[in-house]
Amino acid sequence: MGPAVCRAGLVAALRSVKLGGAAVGLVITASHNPVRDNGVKIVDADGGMMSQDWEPFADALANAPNPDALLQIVLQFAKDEEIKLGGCHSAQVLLARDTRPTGEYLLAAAMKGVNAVIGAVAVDMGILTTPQLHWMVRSKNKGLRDSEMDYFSQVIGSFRCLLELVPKDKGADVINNRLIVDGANGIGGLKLEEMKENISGLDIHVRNSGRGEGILNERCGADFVQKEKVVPLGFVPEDATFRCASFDGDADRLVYFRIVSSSDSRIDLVDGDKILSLFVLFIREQLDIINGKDNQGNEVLPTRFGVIQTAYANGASTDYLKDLGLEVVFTPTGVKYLHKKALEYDIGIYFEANGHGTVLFSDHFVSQLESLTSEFSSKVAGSSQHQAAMRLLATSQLINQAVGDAISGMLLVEAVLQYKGWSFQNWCDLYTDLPSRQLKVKVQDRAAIVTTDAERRVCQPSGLQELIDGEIAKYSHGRCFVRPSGTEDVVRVYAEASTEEAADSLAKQVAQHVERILG
Ligand SMILES: CC(=O)N[C@H]1[C@@H](OP(=O)(O)O)O[C@H](CO)[C@@H](O)[C@@H]1O
Ligand SMILES: [Mg+2]
Repeated sequence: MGPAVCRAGLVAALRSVKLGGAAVGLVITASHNPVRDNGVKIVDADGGMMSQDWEPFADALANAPNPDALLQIVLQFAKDEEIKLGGCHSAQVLLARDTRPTGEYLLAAAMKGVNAVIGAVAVDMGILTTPQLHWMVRSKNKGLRDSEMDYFSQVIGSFRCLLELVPKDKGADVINNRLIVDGANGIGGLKLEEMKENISGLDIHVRNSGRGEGILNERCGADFVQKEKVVPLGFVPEDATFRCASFDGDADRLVYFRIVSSSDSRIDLVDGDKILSLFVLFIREQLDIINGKDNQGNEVLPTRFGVIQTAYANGASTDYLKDLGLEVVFTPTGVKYLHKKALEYDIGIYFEANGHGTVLFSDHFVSQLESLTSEFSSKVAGSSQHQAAMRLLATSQLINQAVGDAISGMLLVEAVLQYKGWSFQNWCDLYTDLPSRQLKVKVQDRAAIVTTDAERRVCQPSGLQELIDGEIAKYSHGRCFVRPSGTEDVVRVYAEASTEEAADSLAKQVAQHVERILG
């Protein structure tokens, strides 16, 4: 992996040169995957994932057969992109890694790649969560305070502000402030242990904190909890009935769960779909208060509100959101697609079922909100409209605007539950998920499957979609799709139906079609 990561460092440095020296980020992590793996993520100057326009160049560089070929690819690309080499432009790449044992060596390899570009400076930011590095790159390029301490104070301070804006009549229930967090034996657990003493209003207990003997992502963490739907390692019978959150290995995924009873391993899962629904309810309520929904007056804060899901969103969640009168937009799987679509709105909320997701507020909307809050403060200080505007502002400060962030997402969940005076059960009762099943099928060439309509239908190989439709027609509330994985050499099958048995059978039948046609 060393050479591949070194080349990624080269890409990141050239990206910074192309952007006139704006900071670019690079994280050494393999997210929710086993500890023996590792990987690299490039963070663009806006704090999001690297522009998709540069992916072909990155692919070509990663696959260059030898140094001469690599040099030719770089020189040709620099010419095409009008990137002036030779140090006439500065460049800076902020690097970070998670807790994997291979991280230190790979970060050094990445630095070599960065330093191969004359004028480029590599800055080692240390061991961070992936969202922290995204946040730092975005903050630095926006001229905001961008240190890790600034991250902590912004997140903790805005959470505290939201708690202070909880209406006094909301009686939080007894267990409300105890929260048990599965840190996946990763960086998220370590950072939360650092932060928790300063987080008022919550009694946080971290399991799999990363300080003990546990193995990263091993039968724990958000991906394990969301896919297997059983209690992660590290939890004890006394944790039953309490509200639990689970991070993945680089803390950019968040799900919640509750251990049903101390005597078995079943959990009640609250996945990304339900986190999205909670945030939608809260934000829409604040907008309704600000706009005086009851007095039919002109809206003081007209807002283009976008809700973005993928095909993996449970059908029940999409129906719930549509019943709220919201337009739900679908994109292919992958944060880069959802994030890009969410940027089209004043407020764009996106979550994948597996817990990747965040809430984006456009700069224009935040500036309007700041002016309105100041106007409310002078004219109707303390009014419900003023409080709602302050809640939205604090939310835009708390939720990571660069990428999904398990820590900031968890704190927004906690603030909203306290605002609504809801227990975990109230949240679970928002809607009932349709039973679902995910399978993986190993085939000769997963790329033979070409999908359309945000991966919900197959257009190649011909005949396969008709077979899938034929199986779906056998089940009530049946839905099923197949797609090639972007991170594993498999075809993924997703099925849902009105019963567990039906969902299992639908998934199995369709997987057999895939295996027979492509096996
Ligand atoms: C079903 C599933 O969980 N797919 C994940 C997985 O992508 P695949 O292309 O399905 O391998 O990894 C991606 C990166 O973490 C994440 O965005 C996506 O949601
Ligand atoms: Mg991750």
